[in-house]
Amino acid sequence: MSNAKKHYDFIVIGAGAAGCLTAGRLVRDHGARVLLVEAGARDRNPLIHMPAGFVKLLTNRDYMTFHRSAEHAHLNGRQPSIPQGKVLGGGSSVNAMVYIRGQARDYDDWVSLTGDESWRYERLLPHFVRLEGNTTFNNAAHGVSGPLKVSDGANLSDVSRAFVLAAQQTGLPFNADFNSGSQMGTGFYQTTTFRGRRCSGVDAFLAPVMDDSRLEIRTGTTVTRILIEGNTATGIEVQSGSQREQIKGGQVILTAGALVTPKLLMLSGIGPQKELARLNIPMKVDLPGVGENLQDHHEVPVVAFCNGRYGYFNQDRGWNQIRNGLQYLAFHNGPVASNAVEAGAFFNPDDASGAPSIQMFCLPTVYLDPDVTSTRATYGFTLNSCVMRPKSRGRVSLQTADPNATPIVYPNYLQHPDDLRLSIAGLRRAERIMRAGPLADIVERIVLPDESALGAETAASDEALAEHCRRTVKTVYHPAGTARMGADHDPMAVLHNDLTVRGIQGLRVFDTSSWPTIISGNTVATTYAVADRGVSLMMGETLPGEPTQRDSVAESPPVMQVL
Ligand SMILES: Cc1cc2nc3c(=O)[nH]c(=O)nc-3n(C[C@H](O)[C@H](O)[C@H](O)COP(=O)(O)OP(=O)(O)OC[C@H]3O[C@@H](n4cnc5c(N)ncnc54)[C@H](O)[C@@H]3O)c2cc1C
Repeated sequence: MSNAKKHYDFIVIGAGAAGCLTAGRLVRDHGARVLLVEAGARDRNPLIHMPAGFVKLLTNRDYMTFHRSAEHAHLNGRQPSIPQGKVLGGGSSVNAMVYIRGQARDYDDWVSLTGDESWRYERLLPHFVRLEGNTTFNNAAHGVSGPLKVSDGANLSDVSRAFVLAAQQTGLPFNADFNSGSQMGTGFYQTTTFRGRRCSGVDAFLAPVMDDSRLEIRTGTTVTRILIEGNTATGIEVQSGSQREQIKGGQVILTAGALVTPKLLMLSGIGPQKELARLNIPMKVDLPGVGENLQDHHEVPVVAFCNGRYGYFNQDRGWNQIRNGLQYLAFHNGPVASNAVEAGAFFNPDDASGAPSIQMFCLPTVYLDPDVTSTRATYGFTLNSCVMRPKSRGRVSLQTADPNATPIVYPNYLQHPDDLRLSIAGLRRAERIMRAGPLADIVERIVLPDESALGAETAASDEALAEHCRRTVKTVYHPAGTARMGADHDPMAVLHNDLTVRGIQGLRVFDTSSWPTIISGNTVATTYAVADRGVSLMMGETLPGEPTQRDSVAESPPVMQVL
């Protein structure tokens, strides 16, 4: 049937984390007719579903878009790349599955920036809880019956265990649950997995409605712009191969991720007037904030070689590969069930009892950006320190008006002196952990950065570590903030606080672009919570945690008693 004859209530652009939740909820809870358009392919590759498999996909152009950034003069001309998922499920199909919700103060910042109390953590908590199917924790902070499965790591390597023990020796308390309200300490990450398999946005939110005739999913189809008549979004233009086509629909929801959503807004005439004029794109609304405010978590590594066969080096080769593969097929555990980022820590180098400002990831392998080639492949591990609330701000702009061109991405890592200072503090903490038992027992030597710079606390060693940061800083794959919501008087706000686009009817943004600031920790849990709230607001649902009309009637005392 031709699409010209079909009617969709909603068109969702991009089947990533936010897109899957949005489309799934609209069909399941509202019986809506939804078209979900995804540039990437179906998620049929088995590597997507076995947790360790994503490591193999990170360099695969069939499943990832590599957003190579512009040259950064302050990073010695480096052009850090930000790879993003390009497949059904988007980031949720290729990510490391670490489940973290951030800190309550992150959302307090959102309230300050938007002037809207409903973005406070307490008000988002019911969304996190109702989406979650935790297999370990069952309390006020966690849900157990939601579709997004969250489990303890199915395999913990010797390196991860030694890391958590060593981190405690440096004074960090063991934290059994980083999402209970306090992140401080060290422990093992919970993951969006179930019985040794990834639980992506597709598994959690699309699978239950996959056979519903009201849902149409078009993969391998790239949205080139949003159609706007007057000041109303009326549909989209798409491209499959060399074919372009226009599709009309009731309302349009943008969930193409923080690097593409601003690009599509600009290609549709929504963005900074000067930028649109430069590319001869007819302007619909002048919104100077589109593409600005890019925030991304970044990390810097300390790498150690091991004095024995520790960690996951070589586990994907030869006999190891056969044994691990068979173990996984038979029992859904072993190294293939590992998400590769099993353990970590949260701490504040400026104030030991203050809110954590750094998240550390322990990787039981040597893992660096492709342009950092100063180590060889061997048994070893990497401690990455990530600044959780970076102060640097970057931007996304258009190279050309050609929708097939990737946007110019400028993450601007380490531009703010505080981000560099905290990154250096993270390196020093990583070294202390590597020198503490029992991790110290398996370290042959620290190979990156220079050991002497790590040990000394002098201006010269600070500069040596700063240089290491500039040379190795890499993305944690969490871009956000490029079409942010904000208060009415805020000229840089792109969205109203209900996630509708300013000046255009029938157009919303539910992905990480909408966040005013990035949250403290991995981003997918919050992506789902925000999109869930977006659907609730759009559909006029009673928001979870708030009284329904029926509840308030039931709660009022019976009339007879009052009389
Ligand atoms: C390698 C990697 C590791 C990560 N690890 C973790 C982790 O361990 N824990 C965690 O919490 N978070 C992690 N993240 C981040 C998390 O996955 C993202 O924050 C989340 O997926 C963002 O969701 P989104 O809906 O905003 O965008 P995405 O999930 O990126 O979805 C955007 C979708 O839109 C599609 N699209 C883009 N342009 C178009 C177009 N023009 N037309 C049609 N479709 C289009 C894309 O192909 C993609 O499928 C990781 C991300 C990556 C890439």
